[in-house]
Amino acid sequence: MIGVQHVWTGGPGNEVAALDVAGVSHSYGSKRALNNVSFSIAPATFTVLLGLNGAGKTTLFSLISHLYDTRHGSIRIFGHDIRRASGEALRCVGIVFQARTLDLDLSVYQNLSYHASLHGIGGREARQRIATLLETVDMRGREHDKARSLSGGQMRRIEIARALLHRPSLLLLDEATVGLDIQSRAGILATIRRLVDTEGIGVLWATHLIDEVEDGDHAVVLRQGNLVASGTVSDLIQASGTGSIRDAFSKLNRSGTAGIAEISP
Ligand SMILES: Nc1ncnc2c1ncn2[C@@H]1O[C@H](COP(=O)(O)OP(=O)(O)OP(=O)(O)O)[C@@H](O)[C@H]1O
Repeated sequence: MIGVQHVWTGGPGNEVAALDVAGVSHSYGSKRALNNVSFSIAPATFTVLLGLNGAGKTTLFSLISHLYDTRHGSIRIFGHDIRRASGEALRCVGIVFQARTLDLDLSVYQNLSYHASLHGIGGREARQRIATLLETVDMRGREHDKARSLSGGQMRRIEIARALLHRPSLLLLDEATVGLDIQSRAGILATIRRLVDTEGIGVLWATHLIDEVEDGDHAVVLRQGNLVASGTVSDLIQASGTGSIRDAFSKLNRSGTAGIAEISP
């Protein structure tokens, strides 16, 4: 573990953490995917969850989103325990999964309004939210397009709009830019960073792409299921004795630069 352990203990008003992961472990049979992982993230911050393939990022997302039961350790979202108060916890969070999940035979609007109704949002309220969110993700005017006709980047944008429909305070994105071209990646990342600044939404952005990290970000670094660093990016760089987050990440993974991707395939 690098010498920066960022444990967020509350802001000026002593607000509760957006996400608090405490002593979480998870195994698939005899395969340990997460090993006693603990970190917290503050509201309205952009936190990068960095890890190479197999580090445990998707497993952690599956636990936070309650797809898997948290048997070892605890996860709290704005103070709500994901096991004991899953409804309250999940109401605070929006999730964009790595795998594409739009219904390709439905229009953009139908995909969004169906999801709105699952959250009990209907009628004019749903129409207004959908219109606003399509603006937010730069997809205004595309409501009647079939999901099937959209590019990969455009589908991602609709998934982001969908994840925001119920106005969550925390947004989780699992490798949201995988497979997209450089321009689409940059655009989506800029949209998400804007949400932090303008809407005060906390973001946990899982990636293995080191060029998506900025100096002002917070970072949580996983390696083979273990938390190896957590803190601000500048603190991690300093504590690693290197000059960049790329070198710090390489050092944390003890594998040179091999495996650290800069550009999507
Ligand atoms: N359903 C499963 N059954 C068995 N092992 C699994 C399963 N899902 C994940 N694993 C293993 O758990 C470990 C963590 O996998 P996980 O998918 O969480 O990592 P990741 O950081 O999201 O990787 P990637 O970037 O490749 O998606 C890996 O060793 C993986 O092989």
